[in-house]
Amino acid sequence: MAEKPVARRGPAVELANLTATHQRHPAVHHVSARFAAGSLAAIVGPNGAGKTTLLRAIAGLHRVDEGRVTLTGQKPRVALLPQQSGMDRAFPILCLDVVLQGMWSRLGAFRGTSAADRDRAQQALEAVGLGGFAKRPVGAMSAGQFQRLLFARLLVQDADLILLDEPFNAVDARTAADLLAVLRRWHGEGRTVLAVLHDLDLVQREFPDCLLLAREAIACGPTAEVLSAANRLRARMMAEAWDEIAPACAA
Ligand SMILES: Nc1ncnc2c1ncn2[C@@H]1O[C@H](COP(=O)(O)OP(=O)(O)OP(=O)(O)O)[C@@H](O)[C@H]1O
Repeated sequence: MAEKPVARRGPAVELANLTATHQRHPAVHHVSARFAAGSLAAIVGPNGAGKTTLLRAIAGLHRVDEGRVTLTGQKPRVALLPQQSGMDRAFPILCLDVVLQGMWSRLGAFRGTSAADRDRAQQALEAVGLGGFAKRPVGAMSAGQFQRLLFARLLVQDADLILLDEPFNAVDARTAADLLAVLRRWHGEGRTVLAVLHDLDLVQREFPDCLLLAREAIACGPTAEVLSAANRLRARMMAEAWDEIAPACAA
């Protein structure tokens, strides 16, 4: 994969023989793959293929049982957009405060926010088409608006590696196009962007690189090669044949 000649670079992501389990059953099994610095890459595969588990392992949020994840560069900042279905939107918090949360890891949780921080958060809201939403409680947003809000929070996180779990789920075509433009912008800035996706047409159109997963890595590299008919068939057959309750390293 060619690395992009831009000033700012996200890290390369290297997965070496990575195994991650849930209750001792492998969800990701001996996966080795590499994403170049500044990649815009999709992670695809059937339901239950281990995509979310892998993304969380890369983010350092899921324990790695075997093998390792290596991010190149000096302490790259990492941000994860989780799946919407895993989120509680009943929490009483205003949109601007959700965006400001994205700055906590850099500013420290106990430092008050400055006018400049709030301006930046407001600019991020405007960048995702939510300029008038600063004082709205998150419980009063549609699913698509909420996804835009989470993108605004990612914008202020200013991460080098951005991990997105099904970022266009439950959003309409207009919102998906707007959020895709944000991804393209991150890619143009040289950040590394990895997104779990199910829409293979979108992946083939917009994502130069791809990892096809079926618990194990079927293929990783240029999208057109990875998503060949033969690889897709292999992924489907592996997913169907997988023993859900196999112990780690039995397969
Ligand atoms: N919290 C959990 N406890 C036990 N098993 C889990 C848990 N989360 C996921 N799994 C199992 O791990 C495997 C991989 O799940 P994962 O969510 O990573 O797959 P996925 O590829 O993201 O699936 P989908 O496309 O359906 O979102 C599945 O067999 C799933 O049942």
